[in-house]
Amino acid sequence: MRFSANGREDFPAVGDWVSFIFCGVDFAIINEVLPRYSIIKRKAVGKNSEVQIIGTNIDFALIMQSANRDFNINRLERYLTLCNSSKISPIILLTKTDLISKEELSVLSGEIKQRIENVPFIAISNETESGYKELKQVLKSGKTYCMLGSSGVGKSTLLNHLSGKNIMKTKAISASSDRGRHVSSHRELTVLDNGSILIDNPGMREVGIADSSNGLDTTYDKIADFAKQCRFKDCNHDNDTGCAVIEAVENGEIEKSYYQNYLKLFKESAHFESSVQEKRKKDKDFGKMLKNYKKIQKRNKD
Ligand SMILES: Nc1nc2c(ncn2[C@@H]2O[C@H](COP(=O)(O)OP(=O)(O)OP(=O)(O)O)[C@@H](O)[C@H]2O)c(=O)[nH]1
Ligand SMILES: [Zn+2]
Repeated sequence: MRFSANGREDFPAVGDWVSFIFCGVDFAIINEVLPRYSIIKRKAVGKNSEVQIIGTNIDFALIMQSANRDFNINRLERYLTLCNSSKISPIILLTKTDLISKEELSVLSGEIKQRIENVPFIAISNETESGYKELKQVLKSGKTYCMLGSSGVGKSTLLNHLSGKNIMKTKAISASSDRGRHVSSHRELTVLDNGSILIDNPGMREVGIADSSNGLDTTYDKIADFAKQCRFKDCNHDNDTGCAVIEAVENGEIEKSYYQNYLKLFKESAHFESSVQEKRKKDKDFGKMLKNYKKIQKRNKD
């Protein structure tokens, strides 16, 4: 497998089913990764044309943001786009609701529901376990759920509570920064008593969009709808004439910040795709150069 792999994506990732041979008590060799029905990935941090697999064979993503300080609707749309590009159903979890007032909670919930329609949304607290009943009804036997979110939003605590075990160590958050120390640096897959499978992920600082044009159309379905009426088929909706999207923003049918976040993610996705193409071309050129070099070498020998 090592010799035939074309890149990181060909190696096993969390969520994979594999076949392997036992070679001893604590040694086995994986010789095949079975076909994946879904892959959730992001742009690899610091690398322009590479992706990092977050998990495979996932049915649902629990996108978690804490209600006190982490909450950010633009980032929520980033996560949604990652899910929508890989046909993973998103569920939004607003966590730590014990730290805000009822009024604040209803403002946040309203904001989310108004901007993101058609995505289930549950508000929970690991402290009081409010919202747990609703969440447990969502977790179905045989389905795989992957928790996504920044460090310190309560992923490991939730996993510990739902499994009734202390699987993931959590560490007290420093009061001054309100950030969870980076505790879960590895991924963990747990089968809950009801038969659902939960994957904990290390907190993410960057949620870079890779090749996600399909995902963007689902996340921003309102924009995709208006785009059908743009004068030009390849309209980029940034300053083109006859753009129905810009018109909708101007007359208030599309929220401005929604549109701006769309443009930002769209450009990111386009940039990723052009980096990939550039890299491919470079690799090809390099291949050609090698071939030439070998030819010359051979000629010199003859
Ligand atoms: N007040 C309050 N604190 C919580 C809640 N959930 C988790 N915490 C605390 O927040 C801190 C971070 O929680 P973790 O569960 O470790 O967060 P995480 O998302 O797993 O963080 P990483 O492992 O860094 O990705 C811990 O001190 C928890 O006790 C909650 O619902 N309310
Ligand atoms: Zn347009």
